[in-house]
Amino acid sequence: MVHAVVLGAAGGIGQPVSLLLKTNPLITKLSLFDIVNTPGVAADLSHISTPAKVAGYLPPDDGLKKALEGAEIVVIPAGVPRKPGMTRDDLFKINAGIVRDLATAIATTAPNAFVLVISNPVNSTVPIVAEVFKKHNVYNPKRIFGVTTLDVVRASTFLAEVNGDVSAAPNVTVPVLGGHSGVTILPILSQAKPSLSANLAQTDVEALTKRIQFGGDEVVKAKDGAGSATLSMAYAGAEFASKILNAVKGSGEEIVTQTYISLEADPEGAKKVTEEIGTSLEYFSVSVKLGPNGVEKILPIGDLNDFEKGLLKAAIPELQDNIAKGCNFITAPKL
Ligand SMILES: NC(=O)c1ccc[n+]([C@@H]2O[C@H](COP(=O)([O-])OP(=O)(O)OC[C@H]3O[C@@H](n4cnc5c(N)ncnc54)[C@H](O)[C@@H]3O)[C@@H](O)[C@H]2O)c1
Ligand SMILES: O=C(O)C[C@H](O)C(=O)O
Repeated sequence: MVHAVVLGAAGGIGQPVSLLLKTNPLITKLSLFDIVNTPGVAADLSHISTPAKVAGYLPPDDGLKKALEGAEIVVIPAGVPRKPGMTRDDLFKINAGIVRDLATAIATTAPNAFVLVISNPVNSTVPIVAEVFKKHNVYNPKRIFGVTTLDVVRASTFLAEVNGDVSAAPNVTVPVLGGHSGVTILPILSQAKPSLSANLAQTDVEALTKRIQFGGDEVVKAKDGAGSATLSMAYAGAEFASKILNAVKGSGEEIVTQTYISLEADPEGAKKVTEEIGTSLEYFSVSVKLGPNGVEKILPIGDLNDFEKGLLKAAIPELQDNIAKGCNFITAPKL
């Protein structure tokens, strides 16, 4: 019996991610909230013959609170997407306030829910959610996640393409660490499984790294003003939600993935990661072992080659700025 909620459920990501959650047999109740169109989306999905009972909510009559009552997992794709020429950080001015208000509603109505933040800029919106939860004294860093699964999905696909066998993509894994914007995205290709072919030239590794880091731009450009990745993001978001739900269920298998979290989620594991980064960062996308309470263990970064050490160094200043901007949005006194 799991109650899942999607906030921003009528949007480009919201609709397909709601569809995929509706097909997850572990979800028995699916509540959809948006500022528009959720009754229609909910009616449509409700005809699908899977267990989840679907309901749509709009802002009037306390719709947000009603959607969130009893929620165990909340997925947030609410907010504006990029247009060509914009950075994810350019979305901060609009999306920061949206995410703050939604986080406030979760903190007051469903404080124990797992919160999966998709809205950009993820490097800043996750700190916003965490600071709101701290303000309401309900903060649990093991249960707040920035969804960076799309970077992981892209890394598998693009590497399989480079290897000349796209059909192998489901069995190709590359840990992607750091953050979720351009140079903060750190694909660790030296840890790919199966390992990179020895025939792959360093220039090819660098081109592949760049393609993973800027995969979002590829879609923004192709959509030509009509938004950013929605369908691949919905797939990635549903995959991540399913990992959380399987970990909660305690399927017995070890569930390891990468996600952007507060390193406070596991102080012991964080010590090692901080040593490896060489600087103290409050938030970082790390490999985690998931368990019934969310983050069970933060895993070490592991060996990096010189090229990857350079990428890590280049990511730190932007990550620090993005994290500070998110935290300050909630904690800095307004004039
Ligand atoms: N984490 C990732 O990897 C990743 C990938 C793709 C997109 N994104 C981000 O996801 C966000 C959504 O993208 P999209 O393409 O679905 O955009 P969209 O414009 O198609 O949909 C956004 C939805 O949010 C709704 N919304 C706006 N304010 C709201 C509020 N206060 N409460 C509830 N709903 C509200 C809108 O009505 C709309 O339906 C963007 O910020 C985008 O950058 C993140
Ligand atoms: O690129 C974007 O703005 C959307 C998303 O973050 C992505 O990686 O596709």
